[in-house]
Amino acid sequence: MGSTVLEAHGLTKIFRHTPVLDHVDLTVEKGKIYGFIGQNGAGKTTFLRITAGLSFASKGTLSLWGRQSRADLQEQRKRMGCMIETPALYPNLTAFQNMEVQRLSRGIPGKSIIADCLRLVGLEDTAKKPVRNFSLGMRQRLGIGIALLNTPEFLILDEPINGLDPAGIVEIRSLLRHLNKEYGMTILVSSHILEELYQTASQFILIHKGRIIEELSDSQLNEQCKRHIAIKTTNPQSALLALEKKLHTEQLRLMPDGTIRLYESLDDVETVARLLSESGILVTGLNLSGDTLEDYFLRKVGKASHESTVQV
Ligand SMILES: Nc1ncnc2c1ncn2[C@@H]1O[C@H](COP(=O)(O)OP(=O)(O)OP(=O)(O)O)[C@@H](O)[C@H]1O
Repeated sequence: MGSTVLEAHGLTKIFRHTPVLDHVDLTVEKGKIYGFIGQNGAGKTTFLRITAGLSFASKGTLSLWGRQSRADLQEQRKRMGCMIETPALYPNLTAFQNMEVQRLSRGIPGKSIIADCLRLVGLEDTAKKPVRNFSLGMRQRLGIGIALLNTPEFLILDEPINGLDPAGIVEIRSLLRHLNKEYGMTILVSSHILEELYQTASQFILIHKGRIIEELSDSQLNEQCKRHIAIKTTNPQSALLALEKKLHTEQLRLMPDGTIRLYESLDDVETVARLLSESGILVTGLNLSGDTLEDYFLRKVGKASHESTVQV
């Protein structure tokens, strides 16, 4: 329990008789970076707004650090930093002044925190420029800097990478990794592109039409997307031994459904088929598999759409 930051059970939000969050069950553990991935309109912002106390659920429960009454949640939210949708900035004020306005309005003591936050997000040299001259990436970083003003333990960011150029994407990714590694900050960050958070998040939550369709770790995602030859035989154990011996490889895995995955010899499928046949093994299926990250996501989303259509 001590390591759980957020827990949602059956969280549902209904707008005009339509559920935009549909019985969401979700757990966020301390010290991890969660990528919250879903297409436009999937319900990401709605979930983050409820977490931040900017909106309320129609049904279900939310707890933060094990507390769930409305008053307790408000108290616990002081331990959170949030950037939801585009950060509200005053264009004619400098970065420093924008942060000062936010610091005062949130009653955060100590002006020195501003310089610390500007340094963290790499804006210390531009703190005196009016924000109207800032690039989108600089605005996003300033928004994150504002979210960091209360030195949060848990940071939630809604699409901080959206619309950034590749250099801007790299900056935000490395900032998130830094905050997580150096300060042990738990981060929940949304995106509509799985690839954007790859190598940044350690956990991925896929949401589609208000429902969580999958949760998986980075290594599970890698495993799913790694290119391999998928081999189906009537005798997987013998096939495994034969391949190991003849190909002199350990890059093999027997999956729970009995399929063998071979991560080598990808451009030589015919040789693999021949070796198995020479060993007297009956091959019932053999093909190259493995998705790109986006293919994987779209396949999951497509499957979820199909399943919800079938259920109706
Ligand atoms: N205040 C509201 N009134 C009615 N419908 C709303 C409201 N806010 C959100 N919605 C609807 O809820 C659904 C989920 O929206 P949400 O903004 O949470 O999705 P999202 O995953 O964050 O997508 P995006 O990246 O487009 O913001 C959408 O269909 C949206 O139109």
